[in-house]
Amino acid sequence: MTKVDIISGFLGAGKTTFIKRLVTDVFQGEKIVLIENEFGEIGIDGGFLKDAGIEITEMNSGCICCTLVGDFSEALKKVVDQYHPDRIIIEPSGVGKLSDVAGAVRNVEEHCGIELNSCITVADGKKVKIYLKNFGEFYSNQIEHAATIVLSRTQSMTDSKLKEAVALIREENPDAAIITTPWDQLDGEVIRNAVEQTSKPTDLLNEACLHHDHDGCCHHDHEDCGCHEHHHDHEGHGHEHHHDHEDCGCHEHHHHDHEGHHHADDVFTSWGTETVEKYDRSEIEQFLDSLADEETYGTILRAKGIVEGTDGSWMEFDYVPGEYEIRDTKADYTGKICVIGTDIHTDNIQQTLHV
Ligand SMILES: Nc1nc2c(ncn2[C@@H]2O[C@H](COP(=O)(O)OP(=O)(O)OP(=O)(O)O)[C@@H](O)[C@H]2O)c(=O)[nH]1
Repeated sequence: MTKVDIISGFLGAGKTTFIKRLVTDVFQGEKIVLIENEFGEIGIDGGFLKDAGIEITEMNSGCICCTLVGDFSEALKKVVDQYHPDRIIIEPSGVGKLSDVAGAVRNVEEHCGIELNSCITVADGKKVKIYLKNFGEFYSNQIEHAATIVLSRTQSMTDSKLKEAVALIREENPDAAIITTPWDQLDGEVIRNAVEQTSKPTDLLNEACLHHDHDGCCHHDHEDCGCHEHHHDHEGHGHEHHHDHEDCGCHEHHHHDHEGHHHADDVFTSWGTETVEKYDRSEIEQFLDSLADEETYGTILRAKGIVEGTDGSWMEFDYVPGEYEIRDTKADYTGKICVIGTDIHTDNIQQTLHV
């Protein structure tokens, strides 16, 4: 039986970083396939994992929620038949709903010879508050439906900020195991226990990851959406927001512009390009420094890329609001840049980058 682990998390949360850790220190020796569903067309994350012998299947189908069910069961089945892996790690798009992904996996478990093993959400500890406030519709879903929540960047948070972030998460999800210790202080076994929930009683994982009828792969209806259990789970928890069918994300499948409910494609824009343009490191620094300028670029939530330097070396960069890093890397087959945000001014980005 192939185990399936879902590693969700908002844009730039640290999903890929955490997956690298899992592959290196927790699931070492296993045959692993990673299925990525990037929001936006350009896959940039592959290098390290490919080098580690991980098979990567990309599903660059844009928004996860509508295209997911059919494509996804196909992709899973193909992966199982082709590779017979011990484990499939699914990294949904940062704006995907975890309940949709978990539901889709549950629906094809028997059919595909797989078993949903864990539902994990990686969250940037520093941004829990702001993202809950600004993108709650997408963000809460990932928090609510996780059995394990892995906080990133806790090493650079004060105790009071960390407590605040944990309290906010607890309001959304009273049961999940929350990893607050910086990952580099944890050995693989501790991470495995938290991820696999072996220290937790009862079938928490099943509750969090949702049960579904196993009567088919591809149809998506209310029974499939995952809201059912959730509806019951949260009764009596005193949640302010009522969770009903209109909240679960399945509605969009039927009525795209239902009031108050947004399709990820309507809220977030992804711009990407392949380019042979060469850059000075300082130019990339300036660009990343300037991305916080909302007037010029809109609200940029994530940028990443791999580009050639003017000196022939290659650079990889990552931006999330408030921080960025530029790393030396090996040459890729061409340069690639991707920027994601809300109301983004792609013309200004293109002008700055000469593409
Ligand atoms: N300081 C610090 N940086 C982190 C941590 N986790 C991730 N990062 C950095 O955050 C950036 C984004 O990390 P990724 O692992 O690519 O995040 P992701 O969730 O896969 O991002 P998407 O590509 O948007 O899906 C990278 O520059 C990471 O090095 C952390 O715990 N501490």
